[in-house]
Amino acid sequence: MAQLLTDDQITEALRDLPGWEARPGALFRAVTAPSFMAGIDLVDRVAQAAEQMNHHPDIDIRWTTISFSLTTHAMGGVTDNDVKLAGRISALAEDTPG
Ligand SMILES: C[C@H](O)[C@H](O)[C@H]1CNC2=NC(N)=NC(=O)C2=N1
Repeated sequence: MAQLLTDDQITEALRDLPGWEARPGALFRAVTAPSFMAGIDLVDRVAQAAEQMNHHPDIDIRWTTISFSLTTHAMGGVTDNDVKLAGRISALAEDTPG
């Protein structure tokens, strides 16, 4: 089981995760999609990646704003699994169709 990251480790990880921010016990990013359906497509692709990783985001969908909150529920905070998932989400967000 991945161990909880310290605040310094989280700060360091965020250097490579533009758009992401530390929230209490979580990593957070809001993505603006070009359309509602493009946002839903992003959610679908993130869901597939989460299943592959067996690590799942909390997702909030508000029209074209898709917000992702990442925490390791089993550990009650941020672990390396959240950092890895954040990187996958950022890569998928870059591919969001126009
Ligand atoms: C049994 C299953 O492997 C666990 O419940 C996984 C599923 N996805 C998960 N996702 C997240 N974000 N945190 C977890 O602790 C977690 N645990």
